[in-house]
Amino acid sequence: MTTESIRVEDVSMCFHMTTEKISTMKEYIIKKLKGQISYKEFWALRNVSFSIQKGDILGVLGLNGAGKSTLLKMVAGVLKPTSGNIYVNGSMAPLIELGAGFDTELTARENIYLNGSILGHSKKMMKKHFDEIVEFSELQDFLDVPIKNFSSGMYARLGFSIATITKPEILIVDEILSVGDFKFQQKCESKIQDMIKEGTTIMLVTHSIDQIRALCNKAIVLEKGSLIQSGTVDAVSDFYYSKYT
Ligand SMILES: Nc1ncnc2c1ncn2[C@@H]1O[C@H](COP(=O)(O)OP(=O)(O)OP(=O)(O)O)[C@@H](O)[C@H]1O
Repeated sequence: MTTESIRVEDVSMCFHMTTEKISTMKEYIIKKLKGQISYKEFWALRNVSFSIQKGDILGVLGLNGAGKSTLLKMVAGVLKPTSGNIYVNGSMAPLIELGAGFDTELTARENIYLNGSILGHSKKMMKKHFDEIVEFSELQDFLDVPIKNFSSGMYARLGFSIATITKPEILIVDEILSVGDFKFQQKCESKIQDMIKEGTTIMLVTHSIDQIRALCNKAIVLEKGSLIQSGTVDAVSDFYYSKYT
């Protein structure tokens, strides 16, 4: 019997964007107080519905701005849908905006504990996994460097290494496989393959159809916020390839 891991039911997301250019915070506050800011609605997602069974690896395809990251953030609980419902059944590790909680003035060592606590882990737990995080990220020589001096790849390595210390039932992965150098990408991919073998359900956003074909069994396509195709990875990636190339 299959069990549902994630159900997205008629979900829409509306952002309110300012219609004029505001250059400074001061200008924003003055205009806001005077009621001079006008907003325009922008629907990043409209009436999206699908579900994923336990152990499914779902690839999310779509051109820039199609709504992929918005969808992942809603499933991860970072954004609340304007309408519709999302049901998640199982523990989840979101690999989105890696290192979003980092404090750039602090060292890598300090950020490991900081990020761990943001992810809900105790200091004891972080101590236990500290060496594993350092080893996987390969940042041994940079542990006591403030991370403002890190490259974006180093950021992502640290973020990925911290976020994957637990064995989640559901993994949400946004584009992270495209950051870092080729060797690190392969390490991340192999860690994800291990999780797949253990039955983890995965939702994955990447612009690489090859990666989607290699990792996923199912896929969906978003176009301008609407879900226009869903099904097996072969059928959906063929559709995507012929529509957009
Ligand atoms: N906080 C926000 N406020 C206003 N608009 C937003 C916000 N976040 C996203 N958007 C808009 O919603 C749309 C979808 O964005 P999203 O980042 O989900 O697209 P995407 O498919 O992940 O794109 P990409 O492939 O470029 O990463 C875009 O037009 C974007 O400008």
